[in-house]
Amino acid sequence: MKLPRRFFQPLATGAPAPFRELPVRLERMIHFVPPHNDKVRARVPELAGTVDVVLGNLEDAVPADQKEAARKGFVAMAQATDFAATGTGLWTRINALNSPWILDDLFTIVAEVGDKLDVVMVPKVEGPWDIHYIDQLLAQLEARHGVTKPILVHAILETAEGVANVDAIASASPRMHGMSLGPADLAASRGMKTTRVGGGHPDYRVIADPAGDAPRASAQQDLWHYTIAKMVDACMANGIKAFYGPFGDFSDGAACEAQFRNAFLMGCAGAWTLHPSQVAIAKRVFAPDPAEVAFAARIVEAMPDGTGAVMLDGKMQDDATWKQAKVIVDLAKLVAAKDPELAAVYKLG
Ligand SMILES: CC(C)(COP(=O)(O)OP(=O)(O)OC[C@H]1O[C@@H](n2cnc3c(N)ncnc32)[C@H](O)[C@@H]1OP(=O)(O)O)[C@@H](O)C(=O)NCCC(=O)NCCSC(=O)C[C@H](O)C(=O)O
Ligand SMILES: [Mg+2]
Repeated sequence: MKLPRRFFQPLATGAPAPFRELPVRLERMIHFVPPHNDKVRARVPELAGTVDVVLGNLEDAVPADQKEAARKGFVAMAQATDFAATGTGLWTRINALNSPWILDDLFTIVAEVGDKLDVVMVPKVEGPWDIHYIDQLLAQLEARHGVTKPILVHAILETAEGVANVDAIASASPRMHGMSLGPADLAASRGMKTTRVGGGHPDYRVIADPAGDAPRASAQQDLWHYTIAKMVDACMANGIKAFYGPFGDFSDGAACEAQFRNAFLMGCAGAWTLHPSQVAIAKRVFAPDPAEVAFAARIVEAMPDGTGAVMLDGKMQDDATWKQAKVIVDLAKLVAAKDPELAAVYKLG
């Protein structure tokens, strides 16, 4: 373990100093773009103003013989659009550390568009050693190419070993932005008997005890509850952000919304959107409910210094509910700053 005073030192001479606090950004959705697909890539300039983050995906879902085209496509799309002008984050998902493509991914992208890149998403992170490797390499590349803003790192939690090491991954580097659940790879790594990209399974359920001949009620359970809770605790304990990942059944908007909402309520900041149809769902879910915002604002107003106990509508409020209310009001302000329609509904000063 590094001494605390060395934790924030740049890892290469000439590399920018790491952030002490994460930049405050609204990241309701990380929108995946396949950069080797010319048709989808052509939509990026128009897309950029409508999503919080555009991510050029170089890893899974890009065929092996298209990896180079995806990398070039990402550089082209990063150069063609001023993402910062609309407050949109620019991320890339690089190939896995044990793949033949990772070095070319990072060498090319930092050299060509390092100054425009906010976050590198790293798949299949197994432990802090993976983050240390990327951290050092990024520092060397930032120094070589004169990148002035530190590029952040986002880990995908998608292997059993990664879940076992989640706390150490979250605290591995000041470069850590956050973590996303990767339910498809994690299912495979765990030996789960599913063929889905996120969401539930009709056979994962609890059943009521028998009561004579009456039909026994049963209800589907959330396959991802344990992992999301573990990921949220690891992230929030380290001041970084947790995200639900992908929902692969584009035809089932209701199930996508339910999965996103569970993640939101559990503490996640956003989710991945893989198709334009999922963007509106993420916008709906990852902004607090106006009635909840109004009640939270009343709590904050009723306890100006955040201490004591008061009654509101028959419900006791104290320091702890004040803190919950503050989470909701702060998020609503962040959303309102970007979304005039919701700003008008929230009516926060
Ligand atoms: C999956 C897709 C290839 C589907 O694309 P397509 O066949 O074109 O679908 P549609 O005809 O329904 O598309 C309608 C129009 O929307 C455009 N489109 C489609 N996808 C996108 C997009 N992501 N961004 C912007 N625009 C998009 C189409 O071009 C159509 O346009 P038009 O013809 O003008 O009307 C495609 O959606 C896609 O590639 N999505 C991303 C898939 C991806 O990145 N998958 C990997 C992430 S999930 C994962 O890796 C698992 C995870 O790691 C884990 O382990 O859990
Ligand atoms: Mg994956």
